[in-house]
Parts: sequence; structure tokens; C-alpha cells
Amino acid sequence: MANYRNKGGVAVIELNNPPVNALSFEVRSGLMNALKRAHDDKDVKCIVIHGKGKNFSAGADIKEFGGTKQQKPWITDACRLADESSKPVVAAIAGTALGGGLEVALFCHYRIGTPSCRVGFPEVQIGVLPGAGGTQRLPRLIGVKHSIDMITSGRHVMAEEALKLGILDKIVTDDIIEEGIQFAKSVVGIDVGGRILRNRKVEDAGSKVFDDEISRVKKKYKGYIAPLFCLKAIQASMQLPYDAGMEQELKLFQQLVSSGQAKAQQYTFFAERISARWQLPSGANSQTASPLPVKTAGVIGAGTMGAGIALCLITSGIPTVLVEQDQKFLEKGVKTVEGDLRGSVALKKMTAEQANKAISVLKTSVNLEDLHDVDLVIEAVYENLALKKEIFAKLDKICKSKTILCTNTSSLDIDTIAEATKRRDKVVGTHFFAPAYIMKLQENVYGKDTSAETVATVMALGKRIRKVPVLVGTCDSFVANRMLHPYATEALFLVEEGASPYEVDQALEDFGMPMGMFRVSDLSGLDIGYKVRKEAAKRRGIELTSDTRFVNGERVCLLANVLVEKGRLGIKSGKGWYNYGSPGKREATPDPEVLDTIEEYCRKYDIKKRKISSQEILERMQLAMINEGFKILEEGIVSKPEDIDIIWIYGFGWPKYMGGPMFYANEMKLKNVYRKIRDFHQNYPFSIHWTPSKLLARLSETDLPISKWTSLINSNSKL
Ligand SMILES: CCCCCCCC/C=C\C/C=C/C(=O)SCCNC(=O)CCNC(=O)[C@H](O)C(C)(C)COP(=O)(O)OP(=O)(O)OC[C@H]1O[C@@H](n2cnc3c(N)ncnc32)[C@H](O)[C@@H]1OP(=O)(O)O
Repeated sequence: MANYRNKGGVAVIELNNPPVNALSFEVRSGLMNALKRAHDDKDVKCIVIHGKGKNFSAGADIKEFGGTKQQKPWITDACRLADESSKPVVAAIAGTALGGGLEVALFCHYRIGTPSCRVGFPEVQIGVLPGAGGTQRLPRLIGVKHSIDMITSGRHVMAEEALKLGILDKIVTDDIIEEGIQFAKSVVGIDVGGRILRNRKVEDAGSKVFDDEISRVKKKYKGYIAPLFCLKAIQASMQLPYDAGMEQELKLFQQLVSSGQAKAQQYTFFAERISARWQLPSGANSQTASPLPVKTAGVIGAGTMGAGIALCLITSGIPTVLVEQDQKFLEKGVKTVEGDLRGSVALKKMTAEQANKAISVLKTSVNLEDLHDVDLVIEAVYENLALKKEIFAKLDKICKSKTILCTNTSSLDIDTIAEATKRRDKVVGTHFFAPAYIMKLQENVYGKDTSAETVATVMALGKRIRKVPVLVGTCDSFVANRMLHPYATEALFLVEEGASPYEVDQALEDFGMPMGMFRVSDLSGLDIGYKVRKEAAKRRGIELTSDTRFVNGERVCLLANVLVEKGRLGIKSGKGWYNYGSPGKREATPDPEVLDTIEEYCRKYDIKKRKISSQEILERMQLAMINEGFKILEEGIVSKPEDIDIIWIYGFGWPKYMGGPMFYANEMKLKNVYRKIRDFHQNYPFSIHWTPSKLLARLSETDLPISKWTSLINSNSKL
């Protein structure tokens, strides 16, 4: 709703829908009635609109987009009276004015804001466009070029920049409502005609600008349709009179809002927030547990992962001690950190001043003892259980009793590592993804004794260092890598059966993955997987050779080992599944030598090859991984499907416009997913990953949407 009061001739209208004043039906109706009242009240000389609490408004209520139509009055109907009013209308902005919230402000004649306020049109991130005049009004205020930047990126613009651009008329430092009232009084009597945006003309930026922008946007936001629709709407502001432009904007909005991409992107928006609400089996949760303060941190291991993690910490202002056992490795790690900071400055992602500030809080040491006083340590040495246990036992003695000990292991048992200490409640997994500074996911893994306070601390730390933290339970390889295993295994089987690695990658990239599986393997290094496979086999008492085709009755494909044994380690050696010309180069070219190796391998084992379609490639890789996702849910390793989707979006770049693998399964209808998985199980009986999940079988009988799966899982522990 919207509250109304008359304060000495100033109508003060408060958008009231905490916590972010989303413009629900009630708020829109309230705003319309309040503006009417202010218009009709002879005593009222001017009008101020502000938001209750910390925010002006986060825009339209996204939940209302789920239906087929948004109930009238729309934002444009509610705001028409502001546009037409002869009494000055002032938007007084604190916190955020986003999307429809900014559109309300653009219907006002003036906008003032606090120094920390932010404005923006983030609609593109939820698969739509500013559909309440934003694409028509913003170009009339700040021009076409800046409007394209703001609307296609969805970025938030801080107060200072908003003032420079002309979105804000003034930045004020006192109470925003009082400032709004004073400002409104000061402009009474000044003709508002020149302030009405609909009356302004948009400068002709020419059509080349749009041709160039279409190419840029297609490259930068590959696969996303909303940014292209935004460009069409902005172009309409330049080509059409205001009312016709508004009609065109609405038409484009309606097309987008009913698209699958918008549905998936809006699902992702809420999934991220649902996933942030964690719960432990004990019942302790994000509402009940409080994080410990992390004023200082330590990172052990200055390799690629350790250096990347240290970079995340120092760029978030956390003084960090980076420890390596060897001075030479330590220096190499610091060079990596410095190089990445320079890169960020060159790419204008930070200023030189910010980079210097970050490096000033980095300390280095070759002595674990230097971690005695830090609040939290992240161990990032190579994947060896004995070594990790040794380090944790030492840390337990060195660090103060409250220090939280985290491991960046991607697969090892958290409980076994915790057993090396006398503070098992303070041991937790914080699994970062390579490159740690870039990838947003932080897969936090609790062990059986990890306390709620420890979980709360690493979840809060994740947010603070601008990651997306997701909480998972402990199991072999946790969630991300456990699901990756059947996905990657199927890719290799597909290659054995006749698809080239390049066809597999093409199918995945056409689907929207940033990189195909084989390209990713080359980037991470084929030797890493080789070592991990050998170590895992050794732990199970199995000896693997490149001739191994079955392990305990289960089909395996060790083609990657064959490549490693030929010296093809990936990008680092200049060749892997692809040819890169020379070590370290990134441009991947298909390599006939690899195809010959595959031919030879298939001849040796008398494997019949056939033509494989891109549809089969996608179905086999994705459904194998989705089936594993249901097993993970069934085992309670995560408590909700949204966790899995967020892990795939932020850990592996699953496109947001496809909503994550579990959402994708939901869209396919679970009965179809289950039927296909059962068929694959019949056709490939030697692959354990095709054994259908019991949870999937149950859910496929119900036809419940993804939003209801969690309640079914919780109400039926015996599945
Ligand atoms: C066929 C139909 C034709 C209809 C014609 C209609 C014409 C078009 C009309 C309008 C066009 C306008 C479109 C829009 O405005 S789309 C919305 C654009 N805005 C956004 O995308 C902003 C989204 N919100 C955020 O980015 C953040 O929430 C934040 C920066 C505002 C605050 O961040 P933070 O403090 O971290 O809080 P949370 O993110 O945790 O949010 C708190 C709480 O609020 C919920 N929420 C936030 N924004 C919205 C929203 N816009 N609608 C609904 N709910 C929202 C969020 O989900 C949290 O809730 P919780 O999960 O229950 O805790």
C-alpha cells in the first residue's frame, strides 16, 4: 500500500511494502489513490514520494510476473497523475530505486537521493525490460548511449554517478523525507513543463550505434534475449513519438515476460535467496545462528587456488596472511596476486588505489606459526588427505581456540580432516572454484560435528567476499564434482561411441554452457584428473591402466589417460583434447592427432562407432547428472533443489536463462525425465549412474512443480 499525509501543504506519499517496497497491486493502487488525493487537495502545493524503511523501491513485484497478466492499475496508470500534475512531484530516494522503482521516480519532476542510494534497471537480469516507460524516459533524460549501458547491463548506478548523469538533481545528507519536503517547497511556483520527460525529444544517435550494440550484446550476453529486446525498445524511443514508443515497449515487455528465459531467470533470482537460507540436520539454521567476526584470515598454499582465495579476501578488505612452505612458491603466489590485481585495474574493474589498498593488507610467511592470531584459516594445499590432516593437527595447536579452520578440498571427507583436531565443531569445507577470484560459487561443506556458528561464519564470509555461498553435506566429491562425474563420464562414452570431442563441446556451448567439457578439462589440466583417478583407485585397492575398460563390473573410459601418457596435458602443454599452438595459449583448434588416437583406441577394443546427434549428447550428459542431483537430494546432502541449481549456475556457468539443471528437469516434466533415465539404464546397464533415483521415481508420479519438491521430500523421509 501507500501512506498519505499532508505536512503543511506538502503531500508526503510513502510506498509501504517492506522490506524493499516492491510495487505490488496494493502499492500501485495506493500510489494512484494518493496522487489523486494530492491532486484534488487545494491545500497541497507540492508532492514528495519516498519509500518506507531503507529502500525507495526495488521495482515491480517479481512474483506477480508468474501469472499471465498483471492486475491493473499498472505502474504507468498509477504514475500518470505525477506526469500530468502542475504541482511539482519529487522522488526522495534512499537505498535503492530499481526497475519499476526508478520508473516511478522518472515520472516525478525531480529526484533527490542520499549519498549511498543506488538506481538502476536490473530487469534484464530477470529476463524482462523496463516496461513502465523506463526505456522511453531514460533516453529523454540522459541520452541514448548511457541508457543503453544502464538498461542492457542492469548495473546499479551509485548516487555520485547518477548525479553526473542527470538522473538525480541533488544529493542530500540529512533525513531523506525532510530533505524531500524542503526541496519540494523550494520548487513550488517554478513551471514544471520543462521537467516532464514525455515532452522531451530523444537525440538521434543514428542506427549504426544500434547495429554495433547488437553485436556487442550478442557477444557479451550470449544466448540471452532480453538485452536485444532492450535495444529494440530504446531504439523505439529515438524513432517514435512518446506514446507510440510506450506501446512498443509494452509489446516487447509482454513478449519477454511470457518467454521461457524470463521464467528461468526469475526462478534463479528467488533460488539464490532460497539457497541462502540454510539449515543443518540439527534444525539450527540461518535465522537462529550468528556468525563469528572475521577480522583477519590466513590462507595456506600459494598455488593457483590459494593465491586466488587470498585475492578474494584482500580485495574485500580482510587482512590476510598467505603461507607457503617454500619461499620460491610463496613469491610465485604473490606474483599471481599482483598480476591479477594489475589485470583488474587494466580492465577497469578496480582503481589502482583499490588495488594498492588490497595488496597492503596481504602479509606472507613460510611459517604456519604466523597464523596464531587470525580468526579464520583456509587451507588450499593439494588434494592429499594425509597432508591435510597433518596441517590441521598443527593449526589446531597454533591457532587461538576460536579460530575456524576451513579446507578447500574438492572431494575429501571433512570429518576425517576434522578428526585431526580437538575442535571438530570449528572445521568446515569452503570449496572454491577455479579461477577462485572469478567464479562466484563457494560450496561450503559441513561435517557431522560442524557447529551452526561455524556454518554461519563461512556463509557470511562468502557473501562478504562477493561469492554465492551454498551449504552442502559431506559425501564423496560433495555436490558440484559428484554431479560432474557422470556428466564427464558420459562425454567420454559418447566419444568412444562416435561423437568427436569437438561435437560434444559444440552441443554444450550451443546449449549455453560457457565452455564444453573437453575445453574445460584442457583448462584445468588433464594431468590433474589423471592423478585424482590414480589416487582414488589406489584408495579402493584398484590398479588403473589405460587398458582398463571395466572396474568391478562398471564401464570406465580412460581415453584421457591415453592423452596424458602422450604428453597432452591441456593448455599448459599446448595440447590436450585441442591443439593450442604453444603452452599457455588459449585459442583451441580441433586436432586430427586426437581423432586418430580415438580411432586407434576404438579399433583396439573393437568399439563400433555411429553418428551421434547433438540432442543425444545433451540428453545423456545432462540426464546422467540430473539423476545424480536427485540422489543427492534423496540422501539429504542438500536440503532443496535450488541449492543444486545455484551450484551449477555459479560453479559451472549453467546459463541462468535455463534456470539450473533441476529447474530444467522440472520444465521437461519429471515423468519424461524418469522415462528417459530408465531407458538409458536399460541400454547402458554397466553404468551405475543410470540407476534411477528413487526420489525422482516418486516425484515423477506426482507432477509437483519444483517449488513443492522440498515439502514432499521433508514430509516423506522414507522414499
Ligand atoms: C502481461 C503482463 C503485462 C503487464 C504490464 C506491466 C508493465 C510492466 C511493469 C513493470 C516493469 C518493471 C519491472 C520491474 O521492476 S522488474 C523488478 C526489477 N527489480 C529488481 O530486479 C530488483 C530485485 N531486487 C534486488 O536486486 C534486491 O532484492 C535488492 C538490491 C533490492 C535488495 O537486496 P538485499 O538487501 O540483499 O535483499 P534481498 O535481495 O534478500 O531481498 C529481500 C527480500 O525482498 C524480495 N524482493 C526483492 N526484490 C523484489 C521484487 N522486485 N519483487 C518481489 N520480491 C522482491 C527478495 O526475494 C527477498 O525476499 P525473501 O527471499 O523472502 O527474503
